[in-house]
Amino acid sequence: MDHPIAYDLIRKLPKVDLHVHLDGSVKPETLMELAQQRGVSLPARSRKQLLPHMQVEDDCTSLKMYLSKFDFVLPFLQTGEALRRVAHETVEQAAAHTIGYIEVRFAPQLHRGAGLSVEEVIHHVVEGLRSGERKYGVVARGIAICMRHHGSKENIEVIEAAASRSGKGIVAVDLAGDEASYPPQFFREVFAVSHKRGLPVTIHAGEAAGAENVLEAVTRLGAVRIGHGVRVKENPELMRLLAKQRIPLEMCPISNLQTKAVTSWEQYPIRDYFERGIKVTVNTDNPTVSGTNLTKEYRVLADKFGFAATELAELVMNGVEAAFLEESEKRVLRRRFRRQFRELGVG
Ligand SMILES: O=c1[nH]cnc2c1ncn2[C@@H]1O[C@H](CO)[C@@H](O)[C@H]1O
Ligand SMILES: [Zn+2]
Repeated sequence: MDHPIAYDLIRKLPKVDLHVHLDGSVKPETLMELAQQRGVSLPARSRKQLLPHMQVEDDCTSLKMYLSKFDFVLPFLQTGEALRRVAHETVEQAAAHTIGYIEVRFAPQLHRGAGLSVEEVIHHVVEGLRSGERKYGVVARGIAICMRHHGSKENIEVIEAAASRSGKGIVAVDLAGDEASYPPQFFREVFAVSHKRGLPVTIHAGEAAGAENVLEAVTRLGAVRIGHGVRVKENPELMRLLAKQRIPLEMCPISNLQTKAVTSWEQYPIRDYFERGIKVTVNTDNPTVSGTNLTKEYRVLADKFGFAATELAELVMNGVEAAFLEESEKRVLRRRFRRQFRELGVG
């Protein structure tokens, strides 16, 4: 293995985060303020005491257990003001790790508890992303999520609303939630609508269930990217298909270990995928819930999988190519990143 790469170099390396959930990125300090504004008392008075409520512990045994953490923060993300703030702060946190481009995903139907419409939720999140973009110089876009436990009607409503904001802050739609209980074939009708409306699709698959879900997502739901895809390794033919069709995987190493998509780093297939030519990208999933940031994720790849600095830069560029951006916007990003790599002596 090369000599270890300095943490500081990884932090300074320009990066992209294509898979980060809005409600998994709430700062504990912000939650305390949002609770205070609403006159609700929280079970903790300090950041340190609050974190265990918002973050998974080492004892997390499944995706289902991981997802239960979202119940704690969602009641506080029901107003336009709160949504704008957490969207803005998600961009702020990205900037702290030299992320030049971010796609923030959120499920509009989970933010309607105080009467906001799907369109209003989308509007406020996009406004928050835009203000973060202006302040921190991070290009930021939104992805609207359909939830697996919601009905077709609610999910189609999300897709229609996202489609009418396409190119105006929203770039794609996703499917998230409890994968083991709701396989992708339940959602053919829903994603036919995004196909009809010309909206790109990424699907969480191969995280809490097998490779067949990834195959279904790609061949029947029209997914052009896959969230996680950890269990693609079960099917060599599928690995070849993804490499050949250049379908990027949005991998989130620390989250993937926590949700038990794999039980140890030895089983984590990222090196193997990379060697096979699959377009692997590296992302955070949920900075707060997973206690992570993108520097930490890339450091895992250097430390546990021997990725050299030039290989990390290649993973970053996979992310740029996989971005749901116009070709002209990608070109700008590509040039800027290459220049920054050179200035850092990488590549
Ligand atoms: O890794 C994941 N797999 C599946 N669903 C997830 C993951 N992380 C978050 N969410 C789900 O997406 C919702 C909207 O952001 C969250 O509330 C959570 O339920
Ligand atoms: Zn996710």
